[in-house]
Amino acid sequence: MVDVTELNIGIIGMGEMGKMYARRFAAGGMKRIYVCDRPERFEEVKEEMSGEPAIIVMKDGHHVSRISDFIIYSVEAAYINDVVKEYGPSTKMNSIVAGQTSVKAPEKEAFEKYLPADVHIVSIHSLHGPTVTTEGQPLVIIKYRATDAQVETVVEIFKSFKSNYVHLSYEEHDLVTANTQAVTHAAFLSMGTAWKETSDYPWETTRYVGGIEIVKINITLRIYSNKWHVYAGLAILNPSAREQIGTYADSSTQIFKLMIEEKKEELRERMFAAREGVFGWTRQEGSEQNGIASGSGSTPVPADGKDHSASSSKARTARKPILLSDRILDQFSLGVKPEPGQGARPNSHLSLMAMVDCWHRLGIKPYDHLDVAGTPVFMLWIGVAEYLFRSPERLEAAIEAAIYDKTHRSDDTEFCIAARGWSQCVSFGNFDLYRDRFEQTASFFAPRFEEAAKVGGKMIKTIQEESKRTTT
Ligand SMILES: NC(=O)C1=CN([C@@H]2O[C@H](COP(=O)(O)OP(=O)(O)OC[C@H]3O[C@@H](n4cnc5c(N)ncnc54)[C@H](OP(=O)(O)O)[C@@H]3O)[C@@H](O)[C@H]2O)C=CC1
Ligand SMILES: O=C(O)C(=O)Cc1ccc(O)cc1
Repeated sequence: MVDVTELNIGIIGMGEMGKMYARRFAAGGMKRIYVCDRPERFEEVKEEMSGEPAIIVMKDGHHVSRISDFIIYSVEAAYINDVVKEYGPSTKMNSIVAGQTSVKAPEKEAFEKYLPADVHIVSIHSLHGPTVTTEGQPLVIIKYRATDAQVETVVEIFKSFKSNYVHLSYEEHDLVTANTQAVTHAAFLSMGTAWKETSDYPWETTRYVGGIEIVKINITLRIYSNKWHVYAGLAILNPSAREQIGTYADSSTQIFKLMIEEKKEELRERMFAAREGVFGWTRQEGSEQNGIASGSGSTPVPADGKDHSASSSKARTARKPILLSDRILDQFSLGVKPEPGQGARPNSHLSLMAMVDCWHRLGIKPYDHLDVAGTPVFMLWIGVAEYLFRSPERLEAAIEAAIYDKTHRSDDTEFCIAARGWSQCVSFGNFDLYRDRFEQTASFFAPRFEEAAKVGGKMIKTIQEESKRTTT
């Protein structure tokens, strides 16, 4: 095995992920990490990295490409074609090239088109944001134009990250991440837009905000505090994602119509069918008394007849439920929790009902993806969906609230409009429109980002630890 610390590592794109990677490689003992951003940012990046002797800032991607044995493109997905076109021909002979892009179809095409035939391709994708520790998080490794030994070299280069390596093909990657990320982000983006349109910070206008709400709010803020292009890229450029975001908007509006038409039995039927299809729990299973034993269940037939699961056997792990407890969720609630029967109003939870309904219609088995491509956001989202659906009593209370309690109707109306709006924006494929929608909402929440990041970090840690405890 080669001594990877002697290899020259290259990073093109010193944004949030590029910087995090460079520092992580340096901390892991890599001796030389050659990096660059756009040429006009040369001095700025040099200044920023001045205290890091192993990180050598270059003028541009030609300089990085010529000297590096392993090169990572860490730029916006929408620019990958242009950036590889420009620097790809300068790639050092026999080196290995990777991309960090969240959607792989455009990256694969650019590598095929512009990389010389004498370089190898082993791509990567860390399934977490730049502020989350790499330890224990999934790191996708894609063997494309490479030998097994070259894949092993890449794994060795990343050893110090202590991530969980997940080997997928380019195509499996895009299918899995559409299932896990794109539709999940659509839900949170829609919640954010709805709250912005009602001009409310929801956690400041109600006397008591429960654990599920806090998870929703916090993840929404986490997403809006990130770069808009990360979400635009993986939604707009991944064809499976577009379709799924459309299904989510359909589920939201169809459920909302059942609510306002007061079709309670139809809504119940639909929700319990989705519960059984997604979680595998029959109607008898899952009351707090009966308990829940396992997340595996019958495979539902997808609404569109397509198989949305990745074909890799690794994507089919049987997984137990996350089992968030009241004790865990209550740690994150705000205000004083009313005693039972003392004014705690159940929420209609339209966003969660629509999510489980959408997974059911698409035949997505979220647990199957959790170990493979479970980002922290996805894990929390399944966790709260499971919490609501696991107990028939809680689900019944949400259905009752959805049909008869008008308190949440105005929020739910805004939510439906937002979900449809995001879906249309993605289907138009318009990056400028996406940016506009994203940044308008982001600026509404910006004053609360710092505080949310603190609570969010703690929340992710606690819930991941709890999940590990209950599933091992
Ligand atoms: N943020 C996240 O949570 C995650 C992001 N990713 C993916 O990683 C990639 C990078 O994301 P992230 O770091 O967050 O985004 P950033 O916008 O922070 O970083 C991208 C950087 O690349 C620079 N860049 C653009 N063109 C060039 C060029 N020709 N030469 C050199 N540098 C260039 C950008 O400059 P400029 O701003 O001027 O365009 C920017 O500084 C994306 O593909 C994203 O999808 C993957 C996992 C998680
Ligand atoms: O966990 C999430 O879904 C995030 O929002 C962070 C994120 C964004 C983009 C990626 O490619 C991977 C992770």
